[in-house]
Amino acid sequence: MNRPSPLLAARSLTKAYGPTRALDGVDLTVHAGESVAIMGPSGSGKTTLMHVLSGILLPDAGSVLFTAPGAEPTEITTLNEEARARLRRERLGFVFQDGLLLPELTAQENVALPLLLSGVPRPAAEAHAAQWLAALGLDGMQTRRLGELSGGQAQRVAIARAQVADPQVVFADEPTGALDSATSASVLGALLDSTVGRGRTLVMVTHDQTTADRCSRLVRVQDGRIVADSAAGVADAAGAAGSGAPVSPTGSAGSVTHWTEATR
Ligand SMILES: Nc1ncnc2c1ncn2[C@@H]1O[C@H](COP(=O)(O)OP(=O)(O)OP(=O)(O)O)[C@@H](O)[C@H]1O
Repeated sequence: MNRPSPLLAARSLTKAYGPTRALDGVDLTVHAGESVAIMGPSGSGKTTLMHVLSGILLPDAGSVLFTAPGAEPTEITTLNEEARARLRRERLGFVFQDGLLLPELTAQENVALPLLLSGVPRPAAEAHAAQWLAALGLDGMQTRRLGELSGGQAQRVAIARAQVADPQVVFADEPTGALDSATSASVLGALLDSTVGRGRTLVMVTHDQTTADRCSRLVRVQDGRIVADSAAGVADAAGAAGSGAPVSPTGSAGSVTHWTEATR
């Protein structure tokens, strides 16, 4: 049986900042439904890798093929800045450590923003944003601004914003790094449920082993290279051969209907 093409296939990525080789020959294949934790020492190249995978940064050399289910493959590294920005807005989601919510906008306006930027009429965008806020446990908080939300609530708003355009993959950089451990665990649960829990994909940089342990796959980066991959011989071999063992999504199956309804 043929396995679907990998969602992301990065090959021979290199990226240098002056004398610093931030990426030094990285190959990484990510399949739909995976939750991939990227770990490694400070300065090892984790964020650079995530930025190159998502088209925020162009590598010096190498390729990143993005193949959404049912769509033609897109070689991200050949797209111009405008096309990469559109790809990020319409097909990818992002959650950063400090949320990066716009403080002058309400929670609902923050979540609706990606849809408004893509031309969705305001009433539809705001209704959809409200559904996502409710699904993330923030019902009743639509009109709150950043200063009126706890750190965990703000990250849930950021997760809702990342999901609102229904991206195939969400990239998260230390999404719970600024939260205490109990809040971190529940926000991470929401992130996993809303991505892999409904068949989407999560690629997450983290320094926290407990966080990484909840992902289906762990990739370790050191000195700009992948030095360990818990899916080695599975995902990458499958990527090369076009078939292989499926990678089980994490996320609770019981929440799939919940999320599906939230995004309808
Ligand atoms: N814009 C830049 N200009 C110069 N050097 C950079 C730049 N961005 C990253 N670097 C360097 O590239 C290397 C990899 O950086 P990167 O941010 O990818 O590492 P990281 O593993 O995410 O680190 P951390 O865990 O501390 O966030 C580091 O040595 C860093 O100093």
